[in-house]
Amino acid sequence: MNLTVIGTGYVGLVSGVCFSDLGNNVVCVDKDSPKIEMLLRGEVPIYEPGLKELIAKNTAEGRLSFSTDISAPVQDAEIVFIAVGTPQLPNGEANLQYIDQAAREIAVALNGYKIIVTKSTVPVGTNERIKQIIGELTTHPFDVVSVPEFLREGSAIKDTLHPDRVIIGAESKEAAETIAVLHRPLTSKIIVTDIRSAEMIKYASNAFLATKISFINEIANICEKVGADVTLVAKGMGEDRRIGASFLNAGIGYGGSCFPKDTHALIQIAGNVEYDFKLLRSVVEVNQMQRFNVISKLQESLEDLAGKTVGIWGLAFKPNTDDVREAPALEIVPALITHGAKVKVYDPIAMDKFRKEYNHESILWSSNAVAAAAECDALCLLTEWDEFVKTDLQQIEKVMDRPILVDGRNVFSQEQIEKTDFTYYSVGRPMMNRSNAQKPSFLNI
Ligand SMILES: NC(=O)C1=CN([C@@H]2O[C@H](COP(=O)(O)OP(=O)(O)OC[C@H]3O[C@@H](n4cnc5c(N)ncnc54)[C@H](O)[C@@H]3O)[C@@H](O)[C@H]2O)C=CC1
Ligand SMILES: O=C(O)[C@H]1O[C@H](OP(=O)(O)OP(=O)(O)OC[C@H]2O[C@@H](n3ccc(=O)[nH]c3=O)[C@H](O)[C@@H]2O)[C@H](O)[C@@H](O)[C@@H]1O
Repeated sequence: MNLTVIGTGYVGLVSGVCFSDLGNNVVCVDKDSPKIEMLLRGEVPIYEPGLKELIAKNTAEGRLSFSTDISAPVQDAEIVFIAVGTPQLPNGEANLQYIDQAAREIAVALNGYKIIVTKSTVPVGTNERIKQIIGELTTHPFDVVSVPEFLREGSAIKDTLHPDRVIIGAESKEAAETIAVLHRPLTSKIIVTDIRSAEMIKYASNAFLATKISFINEIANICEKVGADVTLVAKGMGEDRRIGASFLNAGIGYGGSCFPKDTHALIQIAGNVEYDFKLLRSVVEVNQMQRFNVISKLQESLEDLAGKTVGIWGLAFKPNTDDVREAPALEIVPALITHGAKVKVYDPIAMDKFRKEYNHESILWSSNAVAAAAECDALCLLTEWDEFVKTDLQQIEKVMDRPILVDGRNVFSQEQIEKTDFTYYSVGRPMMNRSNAQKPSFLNI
């Protein structure tokens, strides 16, 4: 099939590339010309494992191209995907200006029947709004279909090629069938719903995952007070198939471009119909507080942070991405500086993106993990990159001024810590070191 994707962010680019790899002809369109120029040179504007190679392959085989012009690609396509951003407005609602603009531009370009698929995450009722905008500007026939996207950054290609399910929200049976045919090579689990339910499935899924994270973080906070180990609690809970093991990793809370904005948007969607989504408001509040547990732990161990040097491992909101949108580091680093600390930071990939968001004379940009720890009074791990997980902690201990380690993602094991003199703080686990080792009660038995 001939497909056009409007917007080459994570979703547009990865889905466009994956659909071309499945044998479709795809044009990825973006109004950001430097981005399109990069893609035309074979460079990739985001860090996503495997994406560069897949772009090179499909471009070379002639199925994938990039353009700043929307008209010709829309006219040549049978299906047009909208994958533009829906960022958060100051009141929490989704900003639909890019959606509206894309809809107007598609309408003007239409030259015959097309299926317009919305992949962007949009509030309930938005696909009807898209239909209305396009309908007012064209006499050509078209259908609007909602196909929300569930990929995760860092594993975006695998998630796209092997999704747990595909949701198709449609009014027209024929359009739903065409979109189902396009997705059948990916999965047999295709669920067709009405458009409003499809829009809600996306928000409800993200809100539920965020709820799991805040729930386990609160359990972790209680574990710290009662001397239990949250990783063992999560393991024990996760074995129950009704609960499931995923998204029960306690830490410094969720970040990224979607959970924070989509939880706020769903609270607003509910508010607009006079429903107070109390549970989700608490999920957001717990997540906000969780980040600052890192600061409390540093204050507990160092007392006054003024004049201290703190090393930071990890700036991206999670590993295997250079995305720093809503990353916990973007709040933790400025908070440390406000408390008078100097901060030495290192991330394998996300340093440049972080620097564009936040820079300060009290930040020292380190070139590797050991350099970021050197001469520090404490070290905080904020992102669980493999590079940090595999580090020799005994070597790190030697280069630091004081052996204090705050592990915001619970990555280090009892065995690793026992070999060191680190004063070790994790999230919801008993403190462990050579002199204060506590054996977990049921792990590895
Ligand atoms: N980032 C992610 O992992 C996921 C994002 N989503 C949703 O997908 C949507 C897109 O997210 P991202 O890919 O992160 O977006 P992004 O904000 O990184 O990129 C959007 C792109 O669309 C372009 N654009 C905007 N208006 C345009 C127009 N009229 N014509 C051509 N290009 C235009 C922008 O220049 C930008 O390059 C959002 O609604 C998001 O919530 C859904 C699942 C996963
Ligand atoms: O709508 C979206 O944009 C996407 O949002 C998330 O994907 P993503 O933000 O890429 O990353 P996740 O792996 O879900 O992690 C989100 C945040 O939660 C945190 N997290 C995740 C899992 C966990 O157990 N604990 C935890 O703190 C991560 O560190 C990260 O900061 C969803 O997982 C995707 O299904 C969805 O498509």
